[in-house]
Amino acid sequence: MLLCIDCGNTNTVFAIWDGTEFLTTFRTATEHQRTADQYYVWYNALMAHRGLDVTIDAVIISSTVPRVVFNLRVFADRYFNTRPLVVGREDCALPHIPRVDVGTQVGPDRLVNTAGAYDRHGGNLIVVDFGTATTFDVVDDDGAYVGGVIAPGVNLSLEALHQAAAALPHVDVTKPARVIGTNTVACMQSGVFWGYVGLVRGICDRIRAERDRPMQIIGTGGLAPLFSQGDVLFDRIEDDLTMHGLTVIHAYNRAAAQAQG
Ligand SMILES: Nc1ncnc2c1ncn2[C@@H]1O[C@H](COP(=O)(O)OP(=O)(O)O)[C@@H](O)[C@H]1O
Ligand SMILES: CC(C)(COP(=O)(O)O)[C@@H](O)C(=O)NCCC(=O)O
Ligand SMILES: [K+]
Repeated sequence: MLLCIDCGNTNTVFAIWDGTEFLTTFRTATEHQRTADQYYVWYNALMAHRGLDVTIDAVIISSTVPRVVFNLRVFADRYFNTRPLVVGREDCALPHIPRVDVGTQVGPDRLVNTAGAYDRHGGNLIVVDFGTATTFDVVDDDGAYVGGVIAPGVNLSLEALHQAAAALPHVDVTKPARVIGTNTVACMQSGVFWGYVGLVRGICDRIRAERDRPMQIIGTGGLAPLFSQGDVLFDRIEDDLTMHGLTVIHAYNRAAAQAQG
């Protein structure tokens, strides 16, 4: 079975793919100090708790945090006796080569989202991913990533307000009942929630205008459903898009290796 690992700047998600469906998903905070042995203890405990006993024979990793990759490679090697595919590295082929400025290191999460979204929906897409940063990935009609937008993440924006202003508390993002807040927390939540709805809508409208063609908008990341309560922002919301993209890239590399003999 395939172990898919998606490391974001905030959270790391493991998911086990049996070739047809994901059997289980685990989530932990991303910490570069975590060793291969620590990953294994955590992994094993959750597998036992969920009553799963599977043989992992392949691992694929996408990481927006380069420092965590070393320990994850050791983890794959030591406990599953397998050399992981790492998205963004030269030995990991992509179904479509990104068309960006020379020297640009596109975030692996964006390459993976592109591959996953194109596999499901074909081309001309905008993938909006609510992570630590909010990313907009533009997928061309042939499936290539052709650029996008990086905006500060929702929680990052709220945290920045709290850090920079002595009188502003830490608040969680939620949809406020009204735009006009009548207390500090409601004002902050309104600014971030409605500000974000406007940001997503405005950026997608401008991308569509710049491309001058119809484009489907796919939302992903834990906060996508929250923002679509404020306005119709997405044609679809797909929580498993990044994991799906990892399975697509893994299958593509396996097919390429088999073709080479
Ligand atoms: N369903 C959710 N509800 C509220 N906050 C969420 C949800 N999912 C993720 N978050 C928060 O959104 C931020 C980004 O999380 P995540 O998507 O895991 O980012 P990354 O992929 O960059 O690690 C984090 O602060 C996380 O706690
Ligand atoms: C923009 C990102 C920080 C988003 O990461 P995430 O929110 O998933 O942790 C990541 O995709 C990244 O580091 N990108 C490199 C620059 C680029 O994609 O152009
Ligand atoms: K992201």
